[in-house]
Amino acid sequence: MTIEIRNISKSYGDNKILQNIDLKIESGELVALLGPSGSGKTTLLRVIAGIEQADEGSGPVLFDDVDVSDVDLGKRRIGFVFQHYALFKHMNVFENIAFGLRAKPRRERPGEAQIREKVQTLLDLIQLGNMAQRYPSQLSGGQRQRVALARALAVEPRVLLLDEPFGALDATVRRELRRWLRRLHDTIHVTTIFVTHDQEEALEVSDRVAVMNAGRIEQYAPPQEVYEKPASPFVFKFLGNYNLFHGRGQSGDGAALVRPHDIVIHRDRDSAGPDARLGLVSHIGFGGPVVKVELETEDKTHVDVEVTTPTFNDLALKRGETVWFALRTQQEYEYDFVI
Ligand SMILES: Nc1ncnc2c1ncn2[C@@H]1O[C@H](COP(=O)(O)OP(=O)(O)OP(=O)(O)O)[C@@H](O)[C@H]1O
Repeated sequence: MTIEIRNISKSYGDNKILQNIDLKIESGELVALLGPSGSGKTTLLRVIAGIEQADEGSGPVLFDDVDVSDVDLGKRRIGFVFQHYALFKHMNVFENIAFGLRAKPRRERPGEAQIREKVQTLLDLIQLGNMAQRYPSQLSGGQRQRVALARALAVEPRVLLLDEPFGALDATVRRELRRWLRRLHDTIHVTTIFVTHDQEEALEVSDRVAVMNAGRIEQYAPPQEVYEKPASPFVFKFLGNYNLFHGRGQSGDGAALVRPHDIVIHRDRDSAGPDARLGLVSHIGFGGPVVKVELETEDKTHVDVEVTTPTFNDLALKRGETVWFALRTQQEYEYDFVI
């Protein structure tokens, strides 16, 4: 199902939380709403769900081109998963997943055999086939979130809304679950909106990312485009570490933002190119496939550089040495815009 919202604004008192938001999500897409805390992600999700009413004068929320503004929440067929597990503690996994099916009006309620079959299929889908009889307290956080997802899917929602579903889990489990979610989505193709403040999570999981800042969408594009062609300094800065260089714009008074891995270190001036600058190696941080090298320029600016471990070994850098560095790519912006 497609979701389209047009010109949505939302205020609480004098606080404008969402400002004239337009967004179109294609059928079967997984879209991430990415932004810092307070940028309005959850509010936007709640407006789409119909839990929250947009301000007067806002445009419609359309599901498959039909205005759902006046459709009851219960009839919109939305599956929800929130950050904090909302499983029923006194029900086992099986009963939790079956809950929505059993709660249907008698006319629509499937028979007991059908419920069993459906729950089993969902248990297999979330790879917890052998845990049907366990209670939520006997599951890990990641397993509980998978059950919450299966419970949301049981009633065959037309849309899945996930609000920081992995937010309360540790980094390793989060990484595992986001890969799992991507595979699950590739299997079931239900139109999904995923709220997160984690850049890596948004880029890895989604088909398209809507980057939010102070109640507006700054960019809406596939992950690669958002990363490689950030529409604004905000997007560039939010998506990863960066260095800020002053006065390097073509007009002379610009600023350039450069990722640490887009800086190349050279031992000799000739190979470094005409724009290379000198830097003193002030710190070396090891760990994993990338080495973090901190340089200090003649004007005492710190420059963060990331090189792969093999490159680092080839360069054989030592703290206290002076090297040349050059920018591989840079994003130039008007100065006032960046600061
Ligand atoms: N019911 C409410 N009444 C007043 N202000 C609210 C209400 N709900 C949210 N806000 C405010 O709206 C702003 C956006 O909140 P929202 O939860 O949408 O942000 P978010 O991007 O999801 O942030 P987070 O990642 O921290 O959850 C915040 O400043 C918040 O304090």
